[in-house]
Amino acid sequence: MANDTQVQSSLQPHVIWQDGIHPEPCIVVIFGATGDLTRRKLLPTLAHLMHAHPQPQGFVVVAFARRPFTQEQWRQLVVQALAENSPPELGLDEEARQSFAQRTFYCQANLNESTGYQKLAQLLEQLDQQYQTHGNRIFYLAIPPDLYAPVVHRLGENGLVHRPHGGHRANHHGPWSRVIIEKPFGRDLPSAQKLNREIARILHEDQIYRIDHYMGKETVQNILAMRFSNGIFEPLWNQKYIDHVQILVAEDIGIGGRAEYYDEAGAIRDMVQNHIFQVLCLTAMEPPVAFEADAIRDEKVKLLRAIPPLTPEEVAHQVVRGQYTRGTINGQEVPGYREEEGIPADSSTETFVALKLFIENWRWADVPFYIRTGKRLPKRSTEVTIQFKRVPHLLYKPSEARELIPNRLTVRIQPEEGITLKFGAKVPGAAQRLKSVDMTFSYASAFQMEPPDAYERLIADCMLGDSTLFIRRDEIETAWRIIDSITTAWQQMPAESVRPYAAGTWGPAEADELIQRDGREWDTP
Ligand SMILES: NC(=O)C1=CN([C@@H]2O[C@H](COP(=O)(O)OP(=O)(O)OC[C@H]3O[C@@H](n4cnc5c(N)ncnc54)[C@H](OP(=O)(O)O)[C@@H]3O)[C@@H](O)[C@H]2O)C=CC1
Ligand SMILES: O=C1O[C@H](COP(=O)(O)O)[C@@H](O)[C@H](O)[C@H]1O
Repeated sequence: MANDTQVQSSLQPHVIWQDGIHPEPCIVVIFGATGDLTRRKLLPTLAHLMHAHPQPQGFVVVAFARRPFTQEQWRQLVVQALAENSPPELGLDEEARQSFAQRTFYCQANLNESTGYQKLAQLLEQLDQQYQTHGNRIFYLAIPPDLYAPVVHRLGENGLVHRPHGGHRANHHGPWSRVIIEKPFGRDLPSAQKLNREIARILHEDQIYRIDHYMGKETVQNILAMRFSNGIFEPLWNQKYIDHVQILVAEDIGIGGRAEYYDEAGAIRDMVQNHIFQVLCLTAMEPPVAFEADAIRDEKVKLLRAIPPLTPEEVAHQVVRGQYTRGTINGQEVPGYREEEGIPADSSTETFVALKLFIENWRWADVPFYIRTGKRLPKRSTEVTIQFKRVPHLLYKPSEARELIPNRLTVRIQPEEGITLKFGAKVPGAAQRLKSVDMTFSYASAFQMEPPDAYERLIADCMLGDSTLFIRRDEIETAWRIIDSITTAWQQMPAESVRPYAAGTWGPAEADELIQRDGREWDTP
């Protein structure tokens, strides 16, 4: 497809497809094509991937859902979804939107009925002929989670997924089939194990792409680049020099229209089990032997295994739960969680969690990792703070070093993506006065390039058969084992242990006490 549109941003477009890399043609089947995720994220991402694709016959999209749309109505919806949700910097003008829409095909059927899969199989065969997609398939499960296993089962039953030859390596010979599975992947260890077992009856692990969009964020991937491409950080990256680590994922938004899902999940399942643990893994894991899917994922699993499940006493002392009440954010009054549409008036679901955990290995012995996440906090900010220890002996008098804090490296994942190192400097003048100052790297000014959307990177990787940034079976199960130790302890605790906090504040006072008890402070942006 000709790249004939204007980029409407002062920043350069990023490179989506590396020179010389040619993804094999394929059909992307979206189950749940009329849903929120597809409209807001998947269609703009796929349209952009197609617009920039190195081959004119790159891929086609099949949209599967129950609603009785005609092909024409569906295509109009695609164009509308792109107009509403495609960021201007992607440069998708009306012509590009229309052109993408023409390569999408609507398949109306019910995922619970076999006839739907037969209808789909026929359509896929016909499109294979028409677009030379050679039987290659990506099935994207953007559907309610209770349908993940039944849909995979039906795909197998109806011969819609090819098992790779020789039992492994999904992309070695012949046509390939890959399945992208959205979150939530289970709600605890037993349900995640069951889901893994069920899908493993049909799919080899190499065909399963469990998505966590945080892994698609440039700034999250840059944690590895920063650690393992710079000689200066790694020697300091351990308990000898690091006092503690903080991970903050703050959101000013509430729960949007997802009351039913969120009230079941709460902040710990919605954010900690997946996104925050991924950030934690990249921050703390050992160097992998190669930049390869299994080498990286092996290290992530090893790291998670080194986090012991918390005892009920530890949960009582080291984990704070909060729920927002009515408050003000950016000058606007917002309702409390229990006043949100669809949330029971007596809900005790947490919208905030602060916790302390330890990684019991050689590198991190006795270094606390403090995690904090919540909805309706004062601002949106995701950061990792590496707090270094004090120098062993300070030459300066306390009065001279009043404005000095120990070195601190802050990795800003979003927004204002960048890295800041705080270090001590002498204030100019005759007096010996020290002050902490910032050395800052900003993505926007260093690269002057639009970062790719997380979904774009992940779907492109799936097309290329690269599962490095996707979550492996043992990784997800190990993460649930830690979370289960917390949620199980919560079941024995009174509802009042979920502490209220006013929307627009940084969570309940107990969260401050959690870190202050250790003589430390939150690094609040
Ligand atoms: N929305 C988001 O921001 C995010 C969503 N996710 C996950 O993505 C998945 C989808 O979420 P979301 O888009 O919000 O959900 P929606 O409820 O908006 O959409 C669900 C989709 O599934 C389809 N569907 C449901 N049942 C059937 C069926 N029996 N046969 C055929 N199609 C069916 C619906 O089609 P129709 O009703 O038209 O028949 C609809 O297209 C969920 O697992 C969610 O957890 C993950 C991260 C973020
Ligand atoms: O998966 C989810 O992530 C979003 C936050 O994503 P971000 O990229 O904006 O940081 C969160 O709002 C949502 O509750 C959760 O399900």
